[in-house]
Amino acid sequence: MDQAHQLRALMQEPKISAARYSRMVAVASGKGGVGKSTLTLNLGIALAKLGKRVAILDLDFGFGNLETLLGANATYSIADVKAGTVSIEQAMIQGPHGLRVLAGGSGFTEMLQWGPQELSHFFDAMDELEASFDWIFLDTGAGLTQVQLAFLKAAKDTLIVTTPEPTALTDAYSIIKLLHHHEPQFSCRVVINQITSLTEGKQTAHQFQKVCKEFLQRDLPVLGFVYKDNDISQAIKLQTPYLMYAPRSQTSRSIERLAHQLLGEPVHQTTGISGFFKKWMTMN
Ligand SMILES: Nc1ncnc2c1ncn2[C@@H]1O[C@H](COP(=O)(O)OP(=O)(O)OP(=O)(O)O)[C@@H](O)[C@H]1O
Repeated sequence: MDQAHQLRALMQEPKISAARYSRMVAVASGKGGVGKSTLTLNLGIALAKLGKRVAILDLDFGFGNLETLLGANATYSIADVKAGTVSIEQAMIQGPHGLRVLAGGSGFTEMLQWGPQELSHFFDAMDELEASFDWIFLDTGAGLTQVQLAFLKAAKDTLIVTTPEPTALTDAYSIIKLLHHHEPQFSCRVVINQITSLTEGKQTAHQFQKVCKEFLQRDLPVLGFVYKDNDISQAIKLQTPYLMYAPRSQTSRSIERLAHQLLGEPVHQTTGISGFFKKWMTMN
């Protein structure tokens, strides 16, 4: 059976109720450097601090920096998992409060060339991941390549990170517009990072929501705001996650508020992490 046949067979598997799956959120940004990876990591830590079992998959191929932010060196990547040489648990980097990060390298993009044995190892590992974590974040790359867009379409549930800068907002809007046209059922909310005051955050949110309503007829929820703090770059230099570096700062508190907001959201229909990768593979 060739890979296309296998995938078609896999896609026939019945959907299981969303309650049985981990909550899976793809984090994306239009413009690079807005703070997407820093936010993903610290939001993950904030949820882990609240007792949730959290994993982050680094899908920012070639540019992933989660391991650097954690001050760790990934010994293994997804390539070792699909080869069956290590378990998914062994492959993941350990972070604070039980957080786990799986470095992607270029491994995921090569999935389309994997043979049946490798796909079987990989999907077994994804099922294990599903059983072990309450939340799975997908740190996707910035911008709108075909690969990234397919990730967001497959994930169905996205968190778009922007700053109040017009260029970042324009690029965030471009992603939302594209997803809106290609995948109208996608669920999406925005985080405005690096605000200098709540007034700035609220005004930015209001303008952005107005544009989405006017041009896409879409109500866009804003999950919340994260304050700008120059100490973030100091924490990065020390390779210490910011939430551990400055746990009581205004910025850490704003990240913790986001974690509470996420916990309060209704659970979306999902096909789980395996379903996500299967869908992504059929799109490429
Ligand atoms: N809330 C914040 N306050 C101040 N600086 C921040 C904040 N969030 C992120 N930064 C800074 O922004 C820079 C980029 O952060 P990060 O690498 O997380 O961005 P990114 O959007 O993931 O980038 P890329 O698109 O390259 O993956 C970092 O150097 C960090 O210091």
